[in-house]
Amino acid sequence: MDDPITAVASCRRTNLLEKDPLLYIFNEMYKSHHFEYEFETEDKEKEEEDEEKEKEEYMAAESVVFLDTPLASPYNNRIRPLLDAIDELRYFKLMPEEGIDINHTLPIPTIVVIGDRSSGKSSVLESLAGINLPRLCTRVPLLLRLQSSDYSTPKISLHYNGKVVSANEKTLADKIIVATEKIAGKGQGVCATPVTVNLKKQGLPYLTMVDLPGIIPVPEDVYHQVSNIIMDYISPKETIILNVLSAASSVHFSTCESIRMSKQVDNTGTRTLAVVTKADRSPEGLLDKVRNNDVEVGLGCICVINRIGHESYEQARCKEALLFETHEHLSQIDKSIVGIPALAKKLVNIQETIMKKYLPDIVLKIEEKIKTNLDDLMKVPNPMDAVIKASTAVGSIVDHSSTFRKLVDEYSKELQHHADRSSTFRKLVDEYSKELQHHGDIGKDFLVDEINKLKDARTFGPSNFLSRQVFMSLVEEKVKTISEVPSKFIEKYWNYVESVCLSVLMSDFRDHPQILSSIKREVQNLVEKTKQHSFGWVNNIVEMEKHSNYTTYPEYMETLKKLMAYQDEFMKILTDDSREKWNVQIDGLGEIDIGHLRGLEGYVLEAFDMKMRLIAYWEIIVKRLIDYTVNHCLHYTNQSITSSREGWQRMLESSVAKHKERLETSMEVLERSKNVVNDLIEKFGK
Ligand SMILES: Nc1nc2c(ncn2[C@@H]2O[C@H](COP(=O)(O)OP(=O)(O)OP(=O)(O)O)[C@@H](O)[C@H]2O)c(=O)[nH]1
Repeated sequence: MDDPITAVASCRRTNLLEKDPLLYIFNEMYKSHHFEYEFETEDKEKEEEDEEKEKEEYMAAESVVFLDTPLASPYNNRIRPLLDAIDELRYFKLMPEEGIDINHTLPIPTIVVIGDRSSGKSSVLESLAGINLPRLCTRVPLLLRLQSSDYSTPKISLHYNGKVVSANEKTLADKIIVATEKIAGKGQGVCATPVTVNLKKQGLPYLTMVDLPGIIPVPEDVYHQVSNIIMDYISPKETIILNVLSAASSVHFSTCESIRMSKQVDNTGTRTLAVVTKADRSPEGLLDKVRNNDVEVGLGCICVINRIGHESYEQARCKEALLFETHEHLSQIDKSIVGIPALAKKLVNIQETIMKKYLPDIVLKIEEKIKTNLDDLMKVPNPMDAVIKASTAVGSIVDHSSTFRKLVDEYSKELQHHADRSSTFRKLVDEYSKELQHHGDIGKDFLVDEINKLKDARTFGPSNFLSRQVFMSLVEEKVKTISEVPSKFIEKYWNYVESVCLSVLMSDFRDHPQILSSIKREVQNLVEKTKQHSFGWVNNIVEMEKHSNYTTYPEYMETLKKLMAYQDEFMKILTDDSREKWNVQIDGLGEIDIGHLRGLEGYVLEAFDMKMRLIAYWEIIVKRLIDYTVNHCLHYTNQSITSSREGWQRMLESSVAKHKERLETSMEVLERSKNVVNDLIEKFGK
């Protein structure tokens, strides 16, 4: 009869293996005298030959890894539906966007393998993942990231020191050795820099398994380095700790260093599982150790026999099954705690328990989100009401201003008494008016500019014509000094209108940030457009004032007459040699020092006349600028309210509609997600 491998192969053919594999193998082995464990044979030569042949077949095989890995089957039955559901939730675009982050809400555990040096850690991982790992001692953390993908051929890559190296099943072990040497050197030194191996293949479980350097008591620095690495990896709460203990070791399980370490981070042992390896090497006494729970870790312990030498994974599993079934000592151990498949099942159960613990929390979060969405929906204001409110608020600026306009007519003194000084608009206009008037002050050297200009002009031509020119140039100079003032008022005014609109609209849509941002944008665009138009307009007005000197305002002549009435008094004081101080008091201009004009009498009379005309005319300019600018602003405010009202309404309606649609879709998604999670709870909660 064939050896166990051939037996398995032949059962596969006949489908008997599926029915009762152990019994079948057992019978076949019994018949063929291959019963003794370790497959001892008298014909050593034949054994060596067979081994060599197996090795060749093994190396020639297309795919020596990723057979149906022990973890894959229980994983696919239990965890895969959970992950599929999570994918579905991701597809619904639930999570971060909805304020529920599935990656944080549902952690996917990592399996970390720790234990003494050569206890069989890499072998356990190898057995679980069905992947060749180097048989040399592990000196850097090895992170195996298993991932399911659509590709039937595995994709393997190594990542370390910022490098990515691709590999295949046959070269992987060698490439891990090269990577380890590059990181930790060629000696026996260890290093915390990890090598990550990404493995993608159809049907693989989504899992990260970490192989860590083994613990050795000496040298002390290596012991400390390894301890630190182990503590770093086993501390996170989502980690499942596989504490690997060799049955062949003389050390008592409970005094093992790795047990002490895992107890430090997982006192109750809720995430620690002991794996006793090399059961084949020390079968005697193992039952007692396991039964007495020498290990005392919360999740108990599983005894395994790993692949050794050039055995294939299938061979190793058959051998393991056979020994635990038939060996006089090993067969005494409870079947639920022996073998790699039992370990895989247990790990999947642990993972499932951890993941399931979070499911009710997800449902709760989803329900909360549905409730806030519903509240939001109820609270979305009517766009029409909002627009009316905003228009009315802006309109009230216009209403306030009509009183002001009357007051402007009665001029600034009256303004002080009648204006409603609390209104922001009134304050703006008041400031504007004051600034313009301030530029009308007579300044320090009374009449000096006028005299200089007249002197210059005399040199060139007939006096009549030139005095008009001088007046025009004085007007232009004066207007230049205020050319920025109207633009500043315009800027402030439209900013004020913008803030009024926004504050009204914002208060209505405060709880709806998505709508708020589009409202803000729309209002800002509209105001900016109007503002630019206003700037153009007001600059034209300033230009016009610079180059014209015409007015029909009767106030001009009245003011001029009043001022000219001081001319005689002014001359009398100026020509009075007996004085020590030469000051003249003029109504509206205050007390003016004119001592500096003595000796310039030839130009003074004409300069006085020019100055008084300029002062009278400046009042008209100020009045006109205020009237123009304020009227312009009011007119444009009215116009923009009327013309933009419909636009605003449309904009708001579409924003509100979009917002409502978003909320409704999100609720639908949330309801569906909740059902998915509830289904899972119902299915797996049992
Ligand atoms: N007979 C037998 N040998 C085993 C078993 N498990 C592991 N071995 C052997 O023990 C030796 C060490 O195994 P590894 O898996 O490399 O041990 P490790 O704990 O990863 O070693 P370090 O990384 O050096 O700490 C290898 O020769 C394995 O073939 C087992 O269950 N039975």
